Amino acid sequence: MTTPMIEIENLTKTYGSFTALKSMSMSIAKGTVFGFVGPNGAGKSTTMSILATLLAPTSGTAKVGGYEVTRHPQEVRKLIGYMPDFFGVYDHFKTTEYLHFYGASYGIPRAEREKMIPQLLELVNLTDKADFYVDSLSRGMKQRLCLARCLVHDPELLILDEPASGLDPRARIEMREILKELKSMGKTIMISSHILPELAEMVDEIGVIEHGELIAKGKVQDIQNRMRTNRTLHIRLMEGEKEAAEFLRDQPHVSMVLEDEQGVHAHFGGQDEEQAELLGALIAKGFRIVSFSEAQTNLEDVFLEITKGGDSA
Ligand SMILES: Nc1ncnc2c1ncn2[C@@H]1O[C@H](COP(=O)(O)OP(=O)(O)OP(=O)(O)O)[C@@H](O)[C@H]1O
Repeated sequence: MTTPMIEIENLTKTYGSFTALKSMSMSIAKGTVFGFVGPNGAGKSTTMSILATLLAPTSGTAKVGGYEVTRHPQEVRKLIGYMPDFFGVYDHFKTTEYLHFYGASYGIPRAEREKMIPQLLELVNLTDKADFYVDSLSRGMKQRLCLARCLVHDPELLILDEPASGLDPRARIEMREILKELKSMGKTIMISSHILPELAEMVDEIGVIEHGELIAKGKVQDIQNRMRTNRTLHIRLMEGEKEAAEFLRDQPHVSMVLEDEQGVHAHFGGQDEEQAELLGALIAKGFRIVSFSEAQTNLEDVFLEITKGGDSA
């Protein structure tokens, strides 16, 4: 079995009497793009700072590439590129100088940096800003520069704490495109956000954290399926809508049945398996079904439902 990129076991972090992480365990396989989602104060930054070797856990273990973060911080730092949620850039540098500075601090020889920095700038769409002072860049450009900075030592794992926060929709899309490219380069990416839909289309897996506990983890679709306790079903029939509505009212997990010119609409609290059974029951009863569909659940709704809304702080 290959070593997971990230392995966290019973990780706990307390700040004074406040417990920010409560015995959290999870692992993330190499090559995965993992979305870490949770409301403000849930413990995302705390977890990421521990993984980035910047914060000591109170108890439990966190490993990156098989190295325990507290025992082998130097090895871990070689493997990761970390983008914190708040960062400063040295304004008196020009963009290229800034990346040289970071490259040099990782011991990368100048000749190598000369070759790599233009490639990095191209990746983050800052080629035309190579000779601009950092303080003249927009917020979105600074975020992208910070991402380039995380990449100077070609890390295997990127830990990105809300990289799209404060960006306008266009800048968010640009950031998403860059992350897709990094994914295609085979990087493992852990990216946090309190906005699930923003991550959903680019991540392989999500973990939902609330009050320092991981309350769900898996493929976006699976989490959606598991968490949807109230789907709305739309059923179109050749005829017999009224009878179908009556039949549905007596079925398990069905609440609130309405009929209109588009067909029958029913609230359904079961899972996929029970939904399949419901369709089977309708057909077995002789109803001629034209279509049986499920209203798209908004990811935002799913997130609010599983985290019950509100800050964890
Ligand atoms: N240095 C600290 N001292 C005391 N409490 C802290 C400290 N850092 C974080 N906390 C608390 O720990 C909890 C988790 O914070 P954390 O920053 O990890 O949350 P988060 O999920 O990253 O939130 P956000 O989405 O707002 O960035 C919060 O209640 C926060 O107030």
